[in-house]
Amino acid sequence: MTVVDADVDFGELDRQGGLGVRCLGVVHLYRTFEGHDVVALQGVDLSIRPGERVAFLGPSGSGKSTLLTLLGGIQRPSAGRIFLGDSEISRLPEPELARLRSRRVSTMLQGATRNLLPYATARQNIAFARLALSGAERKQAVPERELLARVGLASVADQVVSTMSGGQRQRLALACAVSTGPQLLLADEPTSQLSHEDRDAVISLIHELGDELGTTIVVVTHQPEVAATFPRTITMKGGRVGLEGRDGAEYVVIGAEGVVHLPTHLAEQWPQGTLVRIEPEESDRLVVSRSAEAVGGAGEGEARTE
Ligand SMILES: Nc1ncnc2c1ncn2[C@@H]1O[C@H](COP(=O)(O)OP(=O)(O)OP(=O)(O)O)[C@@H](O)[C@H]1O
Repeated sequence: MTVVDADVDFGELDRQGGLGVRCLGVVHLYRTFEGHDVVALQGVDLSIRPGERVAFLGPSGSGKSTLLTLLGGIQRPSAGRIFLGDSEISRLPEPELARLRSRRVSTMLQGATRNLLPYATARQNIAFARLALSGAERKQAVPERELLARVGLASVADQVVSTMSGGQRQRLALACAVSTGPQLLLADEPTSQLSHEDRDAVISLIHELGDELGTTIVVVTHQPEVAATFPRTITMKGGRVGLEGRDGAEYVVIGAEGVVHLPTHLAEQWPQGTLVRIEPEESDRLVVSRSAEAVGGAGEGEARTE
């Protein structure tokens, strides 16, 4: 099934463009039923500019979904600070946080049904997503049927969610998330259950939201084809920002207090505890040398950074 039925703009909602995001030393722990603590994030420092589009990548368990829910104000971090624009959401009182969540930030959780009312129709779900908008804002917003047509759901507008296919639910969840014209869209694997054709159309819709409203967009994905449409990628590794990609080139990020993750292939050769010396060579290069002891007295190994 093809998704694109018609070009649609996102209405006349009076928004101020995208929200910037800043994380300072964000740590998040989960307490399991057995009483153990699981460290999901261990010191995330990150800035995303207003209107920027970013894909979060990384292996399963690296903390992508946790970070997304913290940015969306769904969970509060165990430690550290998170700013959306000028608001420090990690300290915002609950009523203000709820207002921010319902009007300025849309979070699409992993698994479409977690974002939808299963016994309501597609149109009712969109109306529900817009409940926090003012009457005037609702009038200005793109009509429900038009938005549903945009994600290929015009024919099931009055169908109950529980009778829809996985792909239809996924597209409806996206329609609900964009229906309020958010300043920040956070989407956890929005294309995971879609055909290639539908995946491409859904990603186009997400980028159109950015083009038309200047929305800041953060998408978690395991799909390289989806990541390739984003000018910036952030690869999470062990609860921290590991690598950053800009326009296809990958960079290791220097974290707080000068901490640097080695690229995976080097980390295997240079294991934890290896003694190294780091020295500047010219203004934009560092030379990392293994100690003679670390290479068994066979001379010094070397890695260069530029
Ligand atoms: N509710 C929870 N209770 C306990 N531990 C949790 C909970 N949610 C996540 N975790 C743990 O936190 C860590 C980070 O999980 P998270 O889901 O954020 O990673 P992820 O990179 O999004 O993984 P995936 O790609 O599989 O979704 C993992 O070790 C995970 O097992």
